[in-house]
Amino acid sequence: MTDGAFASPAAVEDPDALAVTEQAQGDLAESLRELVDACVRTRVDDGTLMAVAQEVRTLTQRLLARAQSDPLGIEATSDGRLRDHGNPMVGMRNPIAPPLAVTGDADGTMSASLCLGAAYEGPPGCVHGGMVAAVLDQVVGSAPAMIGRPGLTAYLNTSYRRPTVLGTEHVVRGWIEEVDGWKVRARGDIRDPQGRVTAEADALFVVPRWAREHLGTPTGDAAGIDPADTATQGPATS
Ligand SMILES: CCCCC/C=C\C/C=C\C/C=C\C/C=C\CCCC(=O)SCCNC(=O)CCNC(=O)[C@H](O)C(C)(C)COP(=O)(O)OP(=O)(O)OC[C@H]1O[C@@H](n2cnc3c(N)ncnc32)[C@H](O)[C@@H]1OP(=O)(O)O
Repeated sequence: MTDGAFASPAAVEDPDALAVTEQAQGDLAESLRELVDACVRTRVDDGTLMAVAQEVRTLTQRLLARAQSDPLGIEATSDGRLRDHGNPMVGMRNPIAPPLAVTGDADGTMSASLCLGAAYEGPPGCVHGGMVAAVLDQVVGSAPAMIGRPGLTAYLNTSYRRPTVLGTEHVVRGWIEEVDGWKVRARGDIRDPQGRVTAEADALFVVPRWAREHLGTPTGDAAGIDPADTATQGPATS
């Protein structure tokens, strides 16, 4: 199993020290996820709300004492892989990311479990449709990345079949339908605990021209998957 992250071209200077930092960064983000959830659901009195807001602003200033002005982009992590820690779906450092833990099977099918809380509500009790599409974008888009073609989404056609219910464990999957050079058509779905599809997507990912020379010949990456083996196979049945 792999998450399909690319190997870093440069060695990480001190992986052990970086692992400690990553642990602290991840823990901070996790504590903020809890704060966001509490912020949405709390029913404490006005005075407490005002006091907490003041405390949170003080904490924000502590973090901004040393902060970069640019977004994070892609960084090498302690395991020697490139990851986007600011990503709002999978970013370990991003409190608005669930975060999704996407893994790939030997056949190139990507999957993640999904259970979202009150901060992601759209229709009462259900996940917001924009969030559903974003989750599919990420999981389906990781299938092309897995075969060495980390493309940008050219289109993502999402069909909502049933409400995706908050607080319920769903399975998200993505797989490749067709590879055409630097263009990859991929599909995916979200299923509820009964195995019913709540949403599905058909998408095209294109490695932009400016990125092609950096990526070299498009060949399989982490899992050594040959695109010819994954195209039009569909997902593994489980
Ligand atoms: C880029 C990566 C760099 C390295 C990254 C390294 C590590 C990353 C690691 C892991 C990544 C892991 C997972 C990814 C997971 C999730 C994905 C989330 C992705 C996003 O959240 S992403 C944000 C939203 N996304 C955009 O922001 C795209 C804006 N857009 C553009 O940037 C350009 O528009 C682009 C790049 C799409 C193409 O531009 P371009 O200049 O490179 O190439 P061009 O226009 O010539 O198109 C080439 C061929 O694609 C066909 N084509 C293009 N668009 C089409 C369409 N809509 N329908 C049908 N066919 C289409 C053409 O018809 C032509 O086909 P043909 O070659 O056959 O003539």
